[in-house]
Amino acid sequence: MTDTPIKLLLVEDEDDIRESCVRWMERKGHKVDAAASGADALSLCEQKNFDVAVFDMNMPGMSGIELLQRVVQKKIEMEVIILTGQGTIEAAVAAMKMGACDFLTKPCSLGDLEHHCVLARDRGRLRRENQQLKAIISRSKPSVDLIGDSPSMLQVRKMITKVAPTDKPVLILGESGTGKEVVARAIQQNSPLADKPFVTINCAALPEQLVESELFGHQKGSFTGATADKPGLFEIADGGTLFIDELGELPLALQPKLLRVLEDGSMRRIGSHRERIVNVRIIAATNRSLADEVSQGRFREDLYYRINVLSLELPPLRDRPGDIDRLIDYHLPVPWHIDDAAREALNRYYWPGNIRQLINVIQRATILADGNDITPDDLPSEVVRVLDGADHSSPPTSPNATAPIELPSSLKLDDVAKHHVLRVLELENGNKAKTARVLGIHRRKLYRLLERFANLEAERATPAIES
Ligand SMILES: Nc1ncnc2c1ncn2[C@@H]1O[C@H](COP(=O)(O)OP(=O)(O)OP(=O)(O)O)[C@@H](O)[C@H]1O
Repeated sequence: MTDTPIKLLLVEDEDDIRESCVRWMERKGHKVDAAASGADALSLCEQKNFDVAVFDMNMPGMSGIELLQRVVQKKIEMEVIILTGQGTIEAAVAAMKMGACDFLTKPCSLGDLEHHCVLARDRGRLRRENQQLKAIISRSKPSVDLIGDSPSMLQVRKMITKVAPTDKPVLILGESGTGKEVVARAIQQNSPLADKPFVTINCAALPEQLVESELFGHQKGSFTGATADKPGLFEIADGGTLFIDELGELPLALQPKLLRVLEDGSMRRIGSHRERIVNVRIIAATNRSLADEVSQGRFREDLYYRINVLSLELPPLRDRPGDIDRLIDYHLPVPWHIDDAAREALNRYYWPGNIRQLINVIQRATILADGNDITPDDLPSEVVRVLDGADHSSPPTSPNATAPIELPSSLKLDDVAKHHVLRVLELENGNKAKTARVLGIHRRKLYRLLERFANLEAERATPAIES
């Protein structure tokens, strides 16, 4: 056998046929469970997941067709092959209309049976990959190059090449806006899972009740609003990488569930008894000190040790000499140009909000500049102040938070909101909890706003398809 073993369920009431099928398939290296009745098969399906199931059509009690009906009703995902006797072809065709993927007429050779199981497994894999790709496309952001060759970034690059090839979890630490997600993508791109799904979740951006359902999925009816079965991100990321951003915000009650997936890959959807095994590489990020969270009782110690196998700390932008110029050139859109004085101010500023703040300042300058030349007049006052000799190695002591900024009347409301939110974030040194307090909104709402602003940018950067 050249491929991964098939997780196979064989349902056949005739003992000798069933046993010889099991022996053959096991000899071929597959993982086989067998049941002599529909009822036994259903209870196995509740406990385990299978790639392929073979149902005999004629069984006493529950027939293969009835069993298929129950499997479809229960939304158990696997490929079903129906095994029929001669003269029951019409029933087999009906079974295919109900959702079976194939049928085989008895007598058939064991070699044939295996061949059909392999085809069914491959078809199921393609279907899942298709679902995963759709989910990824709908979530994907334009990819960003990892810019920066300062000594501290060279260390980060070295770590990326070391951790990428393993399948161990990675923990990325660093202040807000230092590029943790960009680094997570770089790890995935340099790993053997580069062409597999990369799925992301931001634990801080979702209401607490939704985090569990997003991560682990749910069964229809398991809570108000669960109107259909939904796979969680762990299932969508199966075979690939899951990036858990703001891990420090993961509710304490969910932490044992994450620990279990990390330990043996097992998980259950909300409201389901069925255990599923997933194979997902986890990359997590946080701007909090998880060790502090552990000592405050907000983060489980066992999970901390399990996730903190390989960790990587991103330097703040102020500690990356030379990178600011490279980042300006990378993020400044054509045809804008920046003059030397403005460049110097950007190089000397303290950047509490790191690269995200730098990008925002550049974008604001492109809106405010007369023509395509950016000068110090187009930069926020707290940035320009460094040109008057202020110390750039520490936060400004008295930022002029209330200085009014003239914004062009042509700005869209979304842009005005974005500038206000990002400005408060800058003035609060990138501290999102304080920013949310100043804005009078909940911290999760602030995360949602930041995500919306980022999506707006991405939409604007994507060329429209002309009809
Ligand atoms: N090395 C880099 N090169 C180019 N752009 C970068 C780099 N690092 C970060 N950026 C850009 O900076 C912004 C913030 O990056 P990212 O979201 O990865 O930061 P983060 O540390 O995950 O932030 P948070 O802690 O708030 O989630 C993004 O727009 C990203 O594209």
